[in-house]
This record gives sequence, structure tokens and C-alpha cells, in this order.
Amino acid sequence: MSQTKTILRALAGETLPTPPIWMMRQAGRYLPEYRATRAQAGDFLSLCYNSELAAEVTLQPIRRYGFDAAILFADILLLPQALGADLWFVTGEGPRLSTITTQAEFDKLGKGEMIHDTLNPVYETVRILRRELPEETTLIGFAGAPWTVATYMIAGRGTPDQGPAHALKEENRALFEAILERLTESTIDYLSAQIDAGAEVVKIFDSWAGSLKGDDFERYAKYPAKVITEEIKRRHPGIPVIAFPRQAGDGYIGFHAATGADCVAVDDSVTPEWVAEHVQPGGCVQGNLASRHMVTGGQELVDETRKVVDALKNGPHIFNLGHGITPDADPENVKLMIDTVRGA
Ligand SMILES: Cc1c2[nH]c(c1CCC(=O)O)Cc1[nH]c(c(CCC(=O)O)c1C)Cc1[nH]c(c(CCC(=O)O)c1C)Cc1[nH]c(c(C)c1CCC(=O)O)C2
Repeated sequence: MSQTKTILRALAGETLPTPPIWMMRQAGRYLPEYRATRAQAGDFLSLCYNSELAAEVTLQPIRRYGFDAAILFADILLLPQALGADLWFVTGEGPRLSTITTQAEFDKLGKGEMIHDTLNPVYETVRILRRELPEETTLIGFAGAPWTVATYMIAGRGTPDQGPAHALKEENRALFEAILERLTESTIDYLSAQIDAGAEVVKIFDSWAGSLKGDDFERYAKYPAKVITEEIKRRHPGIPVIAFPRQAGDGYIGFHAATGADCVAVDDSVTPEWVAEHVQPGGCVQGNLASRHMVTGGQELVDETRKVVDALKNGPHIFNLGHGITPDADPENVKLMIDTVRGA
């Protein structure tokens, strides 16, 4: 069946005259309506598990801007919570989790179908969104990649260099690999349930892929992405997968072919010209305007947006930022970026 939704067309390999556009963290604190709904929910996690309100914040940027895709509102750390880890968010600091650094702690984690007990409200959010989204808007589901989620589970929090996860990898490789395997299996089940509920595309966020070097990148970024992608496509033929091995640098080269991903999302530490030459020949690419332009705006935003569009116009491309939009962004700058991409 030929696709009419622009994102699905780009993911199928079509080069479009205007790239479809959405934005990482498009539902977020830079929007006053998001802050209001979050206050109504009480806190961030309550918002994630309140299907009606999570659907509402997912829809807010679609109403305001008419993005071509909506991304399910949830978080990559809901999965460790569903496996039995404690999770909470400290305002102004970020996530905290109970740590997994010993075999005994690992043995307490759950597996298999039990994750759905916790994650059912997320699937309900997806079902609401499929009813309420405009016909032309694609719904993207997501999960964290095993390595990135493991870095939080091992350290119990975000870390600048993923030091604790690297340390466990060196000190107890069997345990480290067991954590990644458990996450790989559960991620497949989690994404699969999102697709059953109505997600049309899934994205795997490997935000810390860039700290894996050499053989580690192959084994702990590329390989899990390949296992997840292959199994998702086996269970759900035709569902496109976007992989985001952030800050992979040269590791982006060949990532489509090595994993089977339909699209590789790239961050802004590589130039769009480099991406056009080295990554886009492998398939659709997504990215990669620096998010700081959503704060600074002006002519530089317009020029840099045009540069990204122009550099990637000869192949399949989904316009996005190189990473999530930040809370200090100006909503007017988002409008300016969209108008520039769409040539208004
Ligand atoms: C590493 C990571 C996390 N979460 C996520 C990642 C991978 C992508 C990336 O690198 O940005 C992914 C994520 N988190 C969120 C989404 C929703 C969809 C979207 O709009 O992109 C997605 C796809 C909502 C969120 N997740 C979070 C917020 C902010 C929470 C709030 O409203 O206070 C949102 C909108 C919180 C969160 N969640 C996480 C951290 C480190 C934080 C705190 C940092 C911060 O405060 O910005 C873990």
C-alpha cells in the first residue's frame, strides 16, 4: 500500500520536495500549556502514567505547530521501573533510580510479561492518540536503547561520562551483559505492545552511544539495535524503525545496513554535508539542527535551518533537531524553524 503520511514516505526511502518535520522533546517545558498540564498531573511521572494527560501533552505541539509526527509522551526510564527498579525525579536535577551493580540486585529484577502491569497506561496513551491525532500525523513510539537505559540503572542517575556503567563493563562483564540482554528482551516486548496499541513507527534512543568506542560500540550499541530492529520487524512486518546512536560520529556510517533500521537519526556534532555524503546513502536520515537555535533564534536560525534542508535534499530526510529542545527555548523560534523548512 502506498503511504500518504509524509514521515512514512520518507521512512520508505522517498526523497520529498519538503522534508517532514518533528522535534525531539516537542512536548516539554518550553511550552506554557505543557507546564500547566504537568502541574495538573502533579509531577513528571504522574503525567507519564496519566493516559489522558499524557495524550494531551503529546497533542499540544501538534495543535500549536502542525508537526508531521507526534511522539508518545513517556520516558525511557519507565521500562526499568516496570522491571522493578525504584524511580523518582529530583526537580532541577533529573532522574534517580535504585542501582543494579551486583548479581543479587540483578536477580531481583522481573522479566517477561510483568512489565505490562506497569506500562499499560502508556499503551492506553497510544490508543487515545491514534483516535485523536489528525489523519496526516504519524505517531512515533519509543524506548531507550539497552546501553543508555543501563547507564542510568547502573549509576542510579544521569552521569556526564557514564563512568559507573563503563566500570561495571570492565569489572563484571557477565553481569553487565546480562543487564543489556534483559533490557533488549524487555525493550522488544515494550515496543511491540506500543505497536499493537497503534504506534506507527518506533524510535530507539541511544543517547549515550557516543561513549562506546571500538568493539564496545559494535557489541553494545549496534548489536542490540540490530536484535531489537529484526525482532520488531519479524513481529510487525512493515513497521519502520528509527535508530538514534547519538554522538556516534564515524559509527553512524553503515548503521542502517548493520542494524536494519529504516532511518538513522543524527545529532549536531556532525555536519549535514558529512551526513549527506556518509550516512544518507544508507537510507533515510533524521536531524540535525543544533537545539541552541531554539533559544537564540534570528537570522542564524534561518540560515542554519536552510543549510540542513539544503544539504540533505537529495535523499530521504526527516527534519529534526540534533537533540531535544531545552526548557529555555522560545516557542516563536520553533515557529520560525518550521516556516523556514516549509518555505513559508
Ligand atoms: C536520556 C533520556 C531520558 N528520557 C529520554 C531520553 C533519551 C533522549 C534524550 O537523550 O533526550 C527520552 C524522552 N523523554 C521524554 C520523551 C517524550 C517524547 C518527546 O517529546 O521527545 C522522550 C522520548 C520526556 C521527558 N523526560 C523528561 C522531561 C522533563 C521532565 C519535566 O517535565 O520536568 C521530559 C519532557 C525528564 C528526563 N528524562 C530523562 C532525563 C535525563 C530527564 C531529566 C532531564 C530534563 O529534565 O530534561 C531520561
